Amino acid sequence: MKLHQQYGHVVRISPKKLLISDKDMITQILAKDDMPKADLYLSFQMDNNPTMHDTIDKAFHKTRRRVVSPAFAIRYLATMEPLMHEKMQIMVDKVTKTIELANANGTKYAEMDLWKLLQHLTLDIIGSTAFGTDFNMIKTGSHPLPDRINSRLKYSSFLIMFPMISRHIPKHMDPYLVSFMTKVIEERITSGKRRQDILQILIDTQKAESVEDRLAIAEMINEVIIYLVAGSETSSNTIGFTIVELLKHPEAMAKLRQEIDDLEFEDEKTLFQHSQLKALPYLNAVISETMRLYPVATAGLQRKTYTDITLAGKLAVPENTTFVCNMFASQTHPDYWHVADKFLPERWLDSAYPEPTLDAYYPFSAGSRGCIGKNFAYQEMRLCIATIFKYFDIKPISLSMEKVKDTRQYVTLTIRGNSFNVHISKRETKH
Ligand code: HEM
Repeated sequence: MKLHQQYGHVVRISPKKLLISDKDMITQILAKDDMPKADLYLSFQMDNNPTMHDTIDKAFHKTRRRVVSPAFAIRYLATMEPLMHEKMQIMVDKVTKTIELANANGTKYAEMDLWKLLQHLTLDIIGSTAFGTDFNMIKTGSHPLPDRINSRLKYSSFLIMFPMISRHIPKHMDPYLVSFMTKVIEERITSGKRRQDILQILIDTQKAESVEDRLAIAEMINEVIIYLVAGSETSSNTIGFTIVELLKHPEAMAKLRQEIDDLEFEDEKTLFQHSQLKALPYLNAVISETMRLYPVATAGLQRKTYTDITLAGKLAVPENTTFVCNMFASQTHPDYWHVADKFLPERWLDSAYPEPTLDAYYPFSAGSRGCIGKNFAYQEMRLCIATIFKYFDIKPISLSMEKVKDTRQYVTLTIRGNSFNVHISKRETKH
């Protein structure tokens, strides 16, 4: 942001690289021209096997995305809701027990690391919904598979920081991940048992008419690992930052709580159905505003032009230029946002004036490379936030609120130290 304040919306950060916060240019790069991803993404490829996320080949991407997209269709996601519910209930039970223990010791509030809890919840959800594996993170706090993937994530953030070096480092798939996932997939295929999850859609591609649509086991492994990486911390950190902002803004928290308290659980259920939550204006506004201030890809979205082009009718750019779309800068730029750095969920309500500048806002990116897990993430975030505020009362701890000011970008945006302690107690909940 400092560079943009000093030099404007376009900053030349190296001879062939532009950092951009201009909304029209970003919209052209990501959506209108739908430019290919930049070479940086090759650094993520293991054993030179591309996945949907790291390929820079548009034709390969188109086929892969078409083949896997049924797994992310809204109707299919709805059938995965019971799997999400199961993990949410485990989370509620675990937090309740911790609070009861504190109560037995004479304190109303328990102290909990909310950041870790949310990370464990989203890992348990993605393990179950992506390929039917129970990581049991909420109950046990650890499982070798996410632990190994976490090490790979740290390695990836190193690769992003040093692209020149990373190009020359051979990148191999972790043998533990390969053997674990091969076992899961082979067991599913040989047992013939079907399960309503993402892996099932990938396995079903083997029956596709066209040979290019059939995924080999190695390709399925690479894809599901990407979901695990792309689909856990992104959601958990966004939920975490939502709660941080609500703690900083008690008036917004009260409005959200009112909206949620106005809902009753259906029948004998103890959790909300997503159909009850998806159109709640304030819940959606709170999530949108959090993603505006804390976009997961704060390091920017990189695209490349292979031809000479003109950006937004005003900037001539030569071929082979890389663009870093600085979403954090465009989503918080005073040129595009009224009281730009203020957390103001009201700006997303229908009645808002001025209306939000949607072409400066791409928390899920846009175009053919936009997030395929967007609907999954919304379903998960709405269910989780509504569950937490229905069941629990959360109070800030001053030291944690200080710590939270120090955010870091590893692969996604997070809090330094990946931990955020809060005081938490149980509310009286009518079922
Ligand atoms: C709040 C939650 C999430 C946010 C803000 C988010 C954001 C993004 C962004 C910005 C991109 C573009 C990345 C780039 O260009 O390098 C992306 C891509 C992607 N996301 Fe998400 N994501 C979220 C959750 C998820 C979930 C839950 C899944 C899977 C279950 C997922 C799977 C993917 C995949 C596979 C891609 C690559 C798509 C492609 O290149 O075709 N994401 N996401």
